[in-house]
Amino acid sequence: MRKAVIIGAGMTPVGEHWKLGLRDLAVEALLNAMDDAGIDKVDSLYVGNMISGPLVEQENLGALIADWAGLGNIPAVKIEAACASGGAAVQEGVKAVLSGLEDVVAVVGIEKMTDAWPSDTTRYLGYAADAEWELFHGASFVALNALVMRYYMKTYGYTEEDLALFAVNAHANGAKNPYAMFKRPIKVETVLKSPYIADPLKLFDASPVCDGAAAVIITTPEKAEELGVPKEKWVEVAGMGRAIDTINLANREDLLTLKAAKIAAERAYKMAGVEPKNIDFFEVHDAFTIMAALSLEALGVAKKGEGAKLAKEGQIAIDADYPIQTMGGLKARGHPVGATGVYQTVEAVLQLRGEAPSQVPDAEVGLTQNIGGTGSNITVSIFRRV
Ligand SMILES: CC(=O)SCCNC(=O)CCNC(=O)[C@H](O)C(C)(C)COP(=O)(O)OP(=O)(O)OC[C@H]1O[C@@H](n2cnc3c(N)ncnc32)[C@H](O)[C@@H]1OP(=O)(O)O
Repeated sequence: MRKAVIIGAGMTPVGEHWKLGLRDLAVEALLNAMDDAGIDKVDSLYVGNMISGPLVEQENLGALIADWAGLGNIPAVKIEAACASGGAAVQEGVKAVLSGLEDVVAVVGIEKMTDAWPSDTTRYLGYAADAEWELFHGASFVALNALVMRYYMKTYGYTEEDLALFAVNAHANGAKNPYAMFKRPIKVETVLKSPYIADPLKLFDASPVCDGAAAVIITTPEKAEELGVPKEKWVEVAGMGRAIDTINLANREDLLTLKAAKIAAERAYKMAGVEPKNIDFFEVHDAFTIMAALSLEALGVAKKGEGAKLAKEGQIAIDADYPIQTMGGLKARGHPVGATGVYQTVEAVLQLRGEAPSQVPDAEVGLTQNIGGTGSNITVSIFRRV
């Protein structure tokens, strides 16, 4: 089988962009990534996006972005997998390269969330849950995650304070990231004193609504060589996996296991030939603090019920055994939903090149995990320094 390497990465700052529309953000990130790779054309474009239709009344993003970036008559499509759209788009781009059908592929993740009324945004995000069983009954994503958080705390005896540690860690790393939405460290008290959105989930347990775009360029080592991209820029896509679970929480086998993440991770570990102990950093999908705890368990980093214990023991910081959310995570960097998986990939590239603002010393292997829905559609990818 061919190998895939990422040779370029780019992004925009995450935040509320008053002056830049969806196309501006996407094109900026894409051209940054192409510039980073030193190329001016690609064979195809994959766009990770979740809800541009309802949020900004724009679909057909493949054509829109390829056209505005001046890429000519290339094939270009949007990939949608709820909040895992970015991770799925990266994996589709990698598959195109591995298949031999395309040699140089661009992937951009984009979401422009702040142009809609906040109540509408909450409703549109809920499209990724089960519309008839959950959304129509008023269950937003915050509410669904609050249910899981309550059950986790009750089952394993954790407190709100314990889960707050994930937000504190994310903000500590986000404070160093010039592209993060929230660049300030916080304390456990900040989380505990923040208002309840859906008890026991508080404002600081949640990722924010925001805008942003990120992009990567994928090719083969042979083509990278031919294009003259310096080897220091290459990052190998070592493994990937993807799986789904029941769309609604009521039908889950076990509310406290992210089964799709477990299956996706097993596939990715097998393909890369690594185990959790070989991974130097983890970009997990902390859309809510509870998801960080469950993700660490599903990825095999912590035993079942011990994800939050890892945070309590101080093992998730940059200089600890299992650094997570090195770029601030979804909590502090921000979660422009369809772009998040690509932002995670960009962070993996920066870490493995040794260029990250919160650098894990001598990082050689990194993992990204991107969750769609309440765990119904999950991607896991593993990247390795060349
Ligand atoms: C699989 C998945 O990924 S599902 C996840 C999909 N994403 C979501 O569900 C988004 C979840 N988050 C939200 O819905 C919203 O951010 C909420 C409900 C938590 C807060 O929204 P609002 O109450 O409208 O906040 P609003 O935008 O008015 O901001 C109020 C203040 O809080 C701050 N703020 C907003 N969100 C956050 C946050 N998550 N963390 C910290 N501060 C925040 C704002 O900066 C603002 O601060 P300021 O007054 O100093 O300027």
